[in-house]
Amino acid sequence: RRPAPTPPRALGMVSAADPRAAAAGAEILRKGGSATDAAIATMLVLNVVEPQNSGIGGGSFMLHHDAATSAIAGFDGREAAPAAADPKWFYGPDGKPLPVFAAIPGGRSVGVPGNLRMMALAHQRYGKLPWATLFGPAIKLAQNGFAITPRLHNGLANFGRHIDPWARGHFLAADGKPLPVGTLLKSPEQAALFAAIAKNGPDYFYKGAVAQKIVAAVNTSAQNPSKMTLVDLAGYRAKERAPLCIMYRVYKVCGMAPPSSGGTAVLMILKQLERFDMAGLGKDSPVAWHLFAESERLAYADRDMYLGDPDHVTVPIKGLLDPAYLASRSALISPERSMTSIAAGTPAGAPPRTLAPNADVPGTSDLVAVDRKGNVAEVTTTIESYFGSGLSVDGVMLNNELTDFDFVPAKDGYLVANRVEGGKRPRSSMAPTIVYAPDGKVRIAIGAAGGSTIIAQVAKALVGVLDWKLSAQNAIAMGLLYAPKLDAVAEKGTQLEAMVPALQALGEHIQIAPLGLKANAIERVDGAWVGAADPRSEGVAVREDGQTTQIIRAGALPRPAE
Ligand SMILES: N[C@@H](CCC(=O)N[C@@H](CS)C(=O)NCC(=O)O)C(=O)O
Repeated sequence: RRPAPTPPRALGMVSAADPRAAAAGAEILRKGGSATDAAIATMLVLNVVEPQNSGIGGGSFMLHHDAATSAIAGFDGREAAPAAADPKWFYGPDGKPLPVFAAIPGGRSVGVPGNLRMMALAHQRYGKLPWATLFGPAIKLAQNGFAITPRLHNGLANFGRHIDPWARGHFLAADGKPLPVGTLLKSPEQAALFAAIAKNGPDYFYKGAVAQKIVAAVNTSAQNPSKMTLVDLAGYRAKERAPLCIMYRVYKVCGMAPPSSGGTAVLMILKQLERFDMAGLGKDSPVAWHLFAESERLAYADRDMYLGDPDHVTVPIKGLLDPAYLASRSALISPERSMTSIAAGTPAGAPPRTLAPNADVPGTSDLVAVDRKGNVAEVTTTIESYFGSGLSVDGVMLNNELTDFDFVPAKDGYLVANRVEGGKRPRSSMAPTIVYAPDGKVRIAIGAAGGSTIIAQVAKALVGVLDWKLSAQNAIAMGLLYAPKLDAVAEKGTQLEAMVPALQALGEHIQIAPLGLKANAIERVDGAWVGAADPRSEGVAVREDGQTTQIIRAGALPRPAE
């Protein structure tokens, strides 16, 4: 007798920012792959079809829930600064820090890529299928071609001016304009590189001819040449880092540890809100959104002060997540009136502030995969800006992650935690997050792209799901009030616009503007996995049997059928 077929509700699923990437993950699940296998295959396809946002020339963070043991693990594949980097890495010949836009193009911004080493480490721990199998869908798409989406096309038009000659020849038409939407683009160089890494493992990329090409590309770039060495590349290691978890009401919320600030800041925002009746206030309450904004401000202030690479600076994580400390921070929030100044607090274990030697003036993608066993892999991956540094090697864009460092090593006379140092990993906002229900099972896995808005996007969606009982889909779709500083941004075209006068009456300083948001999630509802993807994006969720979650697109510009 044949075994009974797996009921659809127990099938695995992948949510990603591109339908072809999610479908590739689903294909790997159908072949018997684990959530980790599916996540890796999805990342590789994103490198092909969404080359502007992520790839093996960049880095990532991954959280993994092991269904058999309930253990949660975190993997750090963040890029690292070359050993030669120093605190004045991003200073110009005039002795002043470069403006960020001037620091992005060329070699200096390129960190030693971390993605392949992260994938290999995660695969070694939680992979089931052979490494080479995971490259199949990406190689096929790169070889046979894939249709250029509006997002890739617009990305080239709006943020692609710095791409190198190879990338120009590849992505632009003879007239120098981006190839039209729908063009079938083939990437034979990338297909060949992926095939070689599939066969030989990550060393093919980190050692030998490819490593030499990377070093040459970044060190001889006309703009901002770097000082990366073969030793920097060969010595790169992905790291396992214990995730950070707190209780938010009845839920256990787990996030990525430093060098990402994403987990810490999301957890702080939630915990500082816990004493307020967010559920009772509801999503249409201006007071609820004001409280959310205040909690954001406090968390962003602390992360700016304390978060950095824990292997280089002391990060007082225990102190920052201590419930008593967070209660003292929460006490600064008033439901009646917006705060008029924000300052970082002093958590236990905060390093003594170090007097600086001299006083100076001063493309991301998220995906989630779950498999039939209930394992969950939640990854955020990036090359930082659109098309990263603009430099490429063998058809792969190289990141500009090092511009995530603070350029000026001292502030108010003291050393800054996120200053540039040799071998250090720049602080990130990426926030892959897994939340557990009281029954100990995964309730939702979520993450987002969009630089420092990532923290606010994830916290907002979690308040939506956990307090306001929204579906993950509706919680992601809901407009965001983004408040990293005193000034807040209410997302244009959303429910928040109508709330602005009421928020102003609470003392909030608000601008209405579009925000480039892009979240993905999978949640568990009545024992079944339900996918969610950002209506602002091209993302979808695809179940193992091919069933695709229909996403109603916001502000829908006409797009091709997905
Ligand atoms: N490097 C940042 C993330 C960078 C990021 O999210 N970049 C934005 C663009 S500036 C992005 O790629 N968004 C994806 C999209 O718009 O599709 C971090 O580690 O926190």
